[in-house]
Amino acid sequence: MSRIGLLGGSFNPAHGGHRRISLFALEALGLDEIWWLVSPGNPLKPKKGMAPLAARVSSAMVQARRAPIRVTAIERELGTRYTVDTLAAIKRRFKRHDFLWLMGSDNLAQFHLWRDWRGIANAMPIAVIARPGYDGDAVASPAMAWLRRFSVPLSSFRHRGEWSAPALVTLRFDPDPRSATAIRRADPDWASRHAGFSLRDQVTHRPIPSEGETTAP
Ligand SMILES: Nc1ncnc2c1ncn2[C@@H]1O[C@H](COP(=O)(O)OP(=O)(O)OP(=O)(O)O)[C@@H](O)[C@H]1O
Ligand SMILES: O=C(O)c1ccc[n+]([C@@H]2O[C@H](COP(=O)([O-])O)[C@@H](O)[C@H]2O)c1
Repeated sequence: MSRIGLLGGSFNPAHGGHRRISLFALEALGLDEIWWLVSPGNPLKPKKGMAPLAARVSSAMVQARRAPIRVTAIERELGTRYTVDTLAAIKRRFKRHDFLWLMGSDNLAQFHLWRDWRGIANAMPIAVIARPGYDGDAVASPAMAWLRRFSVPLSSFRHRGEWSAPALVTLRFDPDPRSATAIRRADPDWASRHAGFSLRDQVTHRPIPSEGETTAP
């Protein structure tokens, strides 16, 4: 069984913060790989200001270089938009991997607005990464009122033989202030540098392995 952390996001664009939290989570949780699921469209975010999926995937590939991170546009392939549907489809397809959902604390603060968020928590463990400015809202969030009872300290989660869900692990480390919003403000034309990239030929910088194949980098 390989242990995979899934980081879903708009990646509009991907930035060093994504890479850093992914590598930190990989190490802290003892994962084999992180898969970035570049979303064709977050159901809660406006389309306006969202760069084309190909440009966002291309920016993610740059940030994922030489790291055990696979960049995917798998929701496009699966035809899913809601995370609960994506996770069910991924679990059906990769029966011999264990999955964990990773998100920043800004997403936990809004998690109760996601479709069937309890279904997501029932599908796989969740690890939340502290993010400057959002941790207070996350702790006080409606989702946390329910999820709190499933909290597991990192040390015991790491040493668990089998993963079960619901389980909530909070990852605290030197917080990373980077955000895509700040990058878009400073560099509104970032997507033009990725205009030549096409999703037709390749959607992962390293193909997702088929069942049974080792995922070790
Ligand atoms: N600096 C960070 N610290 C912790 N989590 C982060 C950080 N940056 C992004 N994330 C998490 O990575 C995932 C994907 O993030 P996303 O692509 O929306 O980037 P973002 O910087 O939050 O974008 P935006 O500013 O446009 O909202 C989310 O779960 C988000 O919480
Ligand atoms: O399923 C939902 O209802 C839902 C609502 C909001 C966000 N999401 C997912 O949350 C992930 C983070 O999105 P973002 O835009 O904050 O980077 C991404 O995978 C989205 O598809 C999912």
